[in-house]
Amino acid sequence: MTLSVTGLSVAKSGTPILTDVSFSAPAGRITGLIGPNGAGKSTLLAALLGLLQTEGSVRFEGHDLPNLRRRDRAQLLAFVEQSAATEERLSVRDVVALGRIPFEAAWQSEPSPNDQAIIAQALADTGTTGFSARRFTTLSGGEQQRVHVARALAQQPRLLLLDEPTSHLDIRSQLQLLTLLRQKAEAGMSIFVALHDLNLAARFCDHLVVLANGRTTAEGAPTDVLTPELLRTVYGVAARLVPDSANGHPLIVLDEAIAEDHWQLTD
Ligand SMILES: Nc1ncnc2c1ncn2[C@@H]1O[C@H](COP(=O)(O)OP(=O)(O)OP(=O)(O)O)[C@@H](O)[C@H]1O
Repeated sequence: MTLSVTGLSVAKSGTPILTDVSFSAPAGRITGLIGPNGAGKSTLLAALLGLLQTEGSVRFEGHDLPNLRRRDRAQLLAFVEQSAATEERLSVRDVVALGRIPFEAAWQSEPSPNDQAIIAQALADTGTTGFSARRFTTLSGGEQQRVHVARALAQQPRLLLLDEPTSHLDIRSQLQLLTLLRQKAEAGMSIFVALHDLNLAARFCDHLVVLANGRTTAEGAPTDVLTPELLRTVYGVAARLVPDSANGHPLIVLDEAIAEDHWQLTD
């Protein structure tokens, strides 16, 4: 197991957000983080990045992740945020080049030829080469999301964390992104991705971690984790799981929302 989280707890403004979260994400695989709105998925990703005060342990390939120096952590892992503000004047290529900063020498002002090749590959992988000279801020939401993935890939991370990377993508781009992530996993990258689309999670993830109310409630292969019982208790829906005749992956057919208080926020 490559990413190992044990007894992770986080509080914000005195309110517990994550409580005793424990799971393992296998090396060179895609692990999906699923759970309803407010379950704590983004908080968990921030905790893995060392951005929050935490209790518990987060280990990746023998490293104590939250306590690594920033530059060492950036050489090991990359993060694709749901949406990230970027400096107004930067071109798409400049944004992707940011992924090489953790590897640059202090005196380096331009990306090296090797860095240039890595940046070009990241642009090509994400289908963003065609607008690499454009200002980043002129791109559509889906285009910007692909560029953020390119920037993270340019970091050549051992561990790639993504928070809802398909939220702005059309269905073709969703398939292309998850296919790209599969290729990266097969090449040895460990991928931990928060997803809302459970059918995409069932099809592309090797392993799922389910968060509900800040706690891990299930973990395992998609076929074992995604059950009508889990969808009822965690998401408050009546649903059926139908095997996809093409590949056997479970497909979720939603019948109805059964938890009437689902939209009521609690204090
Ligand atoms: N400063 C804070 N004080 C109290 N509660 C907070 C604070 N910040 C976040 N929360 C709560 O923490 C919970 C977890 O938030 P988080 O953004 O991690 O959830 P999520 O699973 O990523 O949700 P979504 O699927 O909607 O993006 C939410 O209920 C949120 O309202």
